[in-house]
Parts: sequence; structure tokens; C-alpha cells
Amino acid sequence: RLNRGMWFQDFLPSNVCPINAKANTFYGIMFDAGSTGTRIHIYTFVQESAESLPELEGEIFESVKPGLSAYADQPEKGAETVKQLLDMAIDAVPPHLWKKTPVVLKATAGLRLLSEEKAQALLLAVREVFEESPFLVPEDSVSIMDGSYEGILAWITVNFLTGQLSGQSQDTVGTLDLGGASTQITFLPRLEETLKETPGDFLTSFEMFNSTYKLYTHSYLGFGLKAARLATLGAMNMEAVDGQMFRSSCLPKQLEAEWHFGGVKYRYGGKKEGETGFRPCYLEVLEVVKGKLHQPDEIRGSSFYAFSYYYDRAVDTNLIDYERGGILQVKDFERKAKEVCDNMERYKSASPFLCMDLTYITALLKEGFGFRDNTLLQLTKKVNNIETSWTLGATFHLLQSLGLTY
Ligand SMILES: O=c1[nH]cnc2c1ncn2[C@@H]1O[C@H](COP(=O)(O)OP(=O)(O)O)[C@@H](O)[C@H]1O
Ligand SMILES: [Ca+2]
Repeated sequence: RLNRGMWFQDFLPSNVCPINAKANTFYGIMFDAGSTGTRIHIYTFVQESAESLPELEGEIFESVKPGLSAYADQPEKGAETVKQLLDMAIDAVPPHLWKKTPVVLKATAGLRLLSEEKAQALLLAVREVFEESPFLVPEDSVSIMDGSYEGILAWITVNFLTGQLSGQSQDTVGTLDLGGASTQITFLPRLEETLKETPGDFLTSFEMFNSTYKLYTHSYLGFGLKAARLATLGAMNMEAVDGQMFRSSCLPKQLEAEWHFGGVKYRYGGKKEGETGFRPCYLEVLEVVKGKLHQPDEIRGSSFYAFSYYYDRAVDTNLIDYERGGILQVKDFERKAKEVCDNMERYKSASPFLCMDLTYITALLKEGFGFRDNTLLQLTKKVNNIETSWTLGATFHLLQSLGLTY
């Protein structure tokens, strides 16, 4: 481990060693290669002394669509999208700090679902982009992240940003992340019972800022919002079937369209004959979630932070404000799902999947995780102007491993 006081001494003579804050500024670049898009987070930190925790000063955020997995057969083209984003960091980070600024990319469920060969080709192409950049490229800088880390690091981010990880406070909040291809649930169990009743692979000890947290966390691959659409349509793992039409009672009756996900084209549509609306849709979606997820008793009454697609769909249906977010109950999603599904004509201008998405969110929360109708969900996109993403937790973890912080 490096001496934490050392990192700036290489570029400043010791007699002007900084006491002023500006000289203690450093940066970290974290890429989130998600299933639906690639995002860059450039974090600025200030560390007052070797003993204190680094303070987060700000974030620069940018994203591109589609995600890397859409370039499964063109790895170089995929890597080019990463390079475009990395060029932003060239402008954002002062040149004398480039060599000290680590750059890391972590891919999530989109790449987990690709074949090993295609995923590795994409990662290698990105690695080459990093090597050609002026930044610090740590070992293992481009990888597919383990699903349990995704939940833990998002939990670290949210609880850091809400001030729960500093001082004596132990009022941590659980987190729910709903991505395109996978979904995560993470919380700090308070009841001995929970620890006893939970399968071992749902519990992980994690060290951060000189504390150890024993967290409940799980990532469900294939249970992200877009993967759930495919599962509901019966099209999951069906890429071999050419030109087949997948139909659902969660879609407008007359609809027929095409949809690309993970580099595969699907044809889908409504059920011209037969029932459509919330009830038949809920039954279809139940098939996807019922009995597939672990239900810890402890969460039934507690409130959770929810982001990503929980947030997006709540915004789309005016349940919350895009800028401010808000607090919802589980039953608010159900009420909206009924309203949209039973009036699909009225919601024609919105996404044809709006009914299916809201119904899936309702079923996932109630029948999947076992939340109560009145469980509170705090929907947040940003806390203190910082994105609530696992990437901040990942950056702290990276700085820790490089010896730049605890
Ligand atoms: O940094 C972020 N800020 C805001 N929203 C984000 C960020 N990262 C991901 N999202 C949200 O994540 C969802 C897409 O999930 P993603 O593409 O990460 O799939 P995955 O997690 O299954 O790989 C969308 O709701 C998108 O708005
Ligand atoms: Ca994600």
C-alpha cells in the first residue's frame, strides 16, 4: 500500500507541499458499461490531510446509447463510443494530473449475457483505448463486474451521499436498482433472524472507510426491465427463431413492431383476439417473477431508495417530478399500471411497453421481493447533485485499492 501522503509529492517540490485545498485535488474516472448505454463519471475529490476522508467535490457525467453489448460483432466500433466519452476527461482533468488519474470501466448485465468470446473482444478493444490515453490504467481496469458488487457499490454510494457512512449514524437505507438486463436489492440487515434465514451467497462483508458492513445483496440476471419484456413475451433465449412474432396482452391490440436488444432483433405485438389490460397482463408477468426471488421478511416494513428504471417509469407517468424525484408507495405503481393498461388507447403516444413495464415493476416489488402495498420508495436520481449510481462506490473502492484513501 502506498503512503497516502505521497501521491502529490511527485509533481510538487516538497517545500511547497500543499496545505491549500486546490493542491489536494484529485480525480477518478469510472465508466458504467450498462446494458442500455455507456456512461462516464469524472469525480473530483479534495483531501485535506492524510488522516481525513476524501471529500467529493463534484462530478461530470455524460452518456451514450446504445450500450457496448449492441456492438457484440463490432468491438472496435463499441470501443470508439468509449473513446468519445474519454475525450471529455481530457478536457476536464488538468494535464499535470492525467498520469495520476485512474480510469476504469465496469460492465454489467449486458455483457454478462453475451458469449464469453464476444464479451472479451469488447473488453480488449476498450482496454486498448485506455492504454492509448494519458491516464493511469490500473490492473484489471476493464472488466465485467460481479453482480453482488453492483448492489453493494450502489448501496455505498447512496449511503455515502446521504451521510450515513460518516460519524455514528447507522440509519442506513436499502437500495433497489432496476437496470435493463438485471436488478439488484441491497440492505444492511438489522435482525438476527434475517442473517439466519438468508442463503449464504446473499450475504457479503464489505470494507469501506474503515468500517465493515455485512450486507444482504443479490443481483438477478435476466430480471432487468428489458429482459423482463422478453421473458413476458416468451422470447427470452430465442435468438435463433427467425421472424417469429411474440404477442402479449400487455401491449395494444393492434400493435406490430420490431425491437432491438443486445444485438438481437425481435418482432412483437398485441393480442388481436383475447383480453388485454391490467388483469391478463399481471397474470402474464407473474409467470416471470413468481417464486423466482428470495423474500427477506425484514424488508416488508422498511423503506428503500429506488433509482434507474423505477425512477424513469415514475417520471414517464407523472408519479414524480424529473428533477426532484419523490416518495411513492408500492401501490402507486399498481394504481398507475391499472390506469395505463386499462386505457392503452389513451397512452398511445407513450412507449407501447408502458403498461408492461409498470405491471412488471408492480409484480417485481410485490410478488418478487415481497414488499407491502404501503412500503415507501424514495425515488432519487441525484443526491447533492451527484448521480446515485454504483460508480461512486466503485471509485471509492478503486481509490482505496490504489492506496489513495482508506
Ligand atoms: O448514472 C446514471 N444516472 C442516471 N441513470 C442511470 C445511470 N446509470 C444508469 N442509469 C439508468 O439505468 C437504467 C438502465 O440500466 P442499465 O443500462 O445500466 O442496465 P444494466 O444495469 O442491466 O446493465 C436506466 O433507467 C438508466 O436511466
Ligand atoms: Ca445499471
